[in-house]
Amino acid sequence: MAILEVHDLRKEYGGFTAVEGSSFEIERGEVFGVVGPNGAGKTTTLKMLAGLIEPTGGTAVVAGHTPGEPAMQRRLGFLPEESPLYEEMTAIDYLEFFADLYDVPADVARERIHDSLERLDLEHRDRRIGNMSKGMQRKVAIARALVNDPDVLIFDEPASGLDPLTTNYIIEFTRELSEDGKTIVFSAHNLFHVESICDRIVIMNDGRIVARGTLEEIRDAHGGTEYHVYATDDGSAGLDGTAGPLEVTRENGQVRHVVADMAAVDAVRDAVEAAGGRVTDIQTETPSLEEIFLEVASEPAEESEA
Ligand SMILES: Nc1ncnc2c1ncn2[C@@H]1O[C@H](COP(=O)(O)OP(=O)(O)OP(=O)(O)O)[C@@H](O)[C@H]1O
Repeated sequence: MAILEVHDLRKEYGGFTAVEGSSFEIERGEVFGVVGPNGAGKTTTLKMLAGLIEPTGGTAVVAGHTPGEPAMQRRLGFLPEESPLYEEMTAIDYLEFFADLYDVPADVARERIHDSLERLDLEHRDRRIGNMSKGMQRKVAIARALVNDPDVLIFDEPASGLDPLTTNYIIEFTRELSEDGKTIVFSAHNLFHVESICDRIVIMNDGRIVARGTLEEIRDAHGGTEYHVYATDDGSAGLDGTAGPLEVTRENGQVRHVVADMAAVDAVRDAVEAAGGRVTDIQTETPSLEEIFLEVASEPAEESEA
């Protein structure tokens, strides 16, 4: 069942359209990635879902409520891209203060905060936040998004600008939160992270969704898997048009036939053998999300058939 539904969501700033009619649904327990180049409209979308900015048009329903309603805020944890923290407070005091704002009983809050900080491996919890490193501050901000034990988490660039070790902790922790049953919507520039933890993705460009689906579906819609058939001879002359190789090149005395599916692999093999040669190797090449992203982000912003 969808826990988050967005229909034709739009945001205009003056005459400028930052988000142009987004529609998608997110199932309970999913990790949903929002990716796109700078200025694509990711933060604007996430802020509308979190109820921090008012849409110009369209609707969003999060956990059965309109963003911004108090009943929805209790079920939501939002991690902004940049989270101003109270620098004079210690992490513990700060998190207990926020838990109190959500009316979390003190003993429950203490346990919850301790659990989050343990899992995030935050050291020096009694240090003033202002004296903490950037990575430690980010962990405190993540723990803050969890003080009310929300069902839905919206994380805007949770690990941007952090060292690889801290980044890894945060990404692994996000994965664990999903295993705990939380629904997570997050934006990230690091597509490896997106690829490693997201169930489904939307790619935005210029305010529009230009691709969507599981990574598999997005791959299929944007080139998909290629098969590289290496052979002693060129089989392309013996192929009919239907299974024709996309590309034939010579490499180190071998002929490489690049084809799109297994039927074409078989056709190339038959053609090579008919020409008196043999297939020496077959390799599968799958485009990374990064390669797909570069392709769709450089095209005019129109959604393809995914
Ligand atoms: N308050 C605002 N007033 C006017 N324009 C804005 C405002 N906030 C965002 N924009 C514009 O809307 C567009 C989308 O911005 P947004 O921050 O949503 O992009 P983004 O995809 O999150 O980018 P980034 O990856 O750089 O964070 C940008 O062109 C931005 O300049």
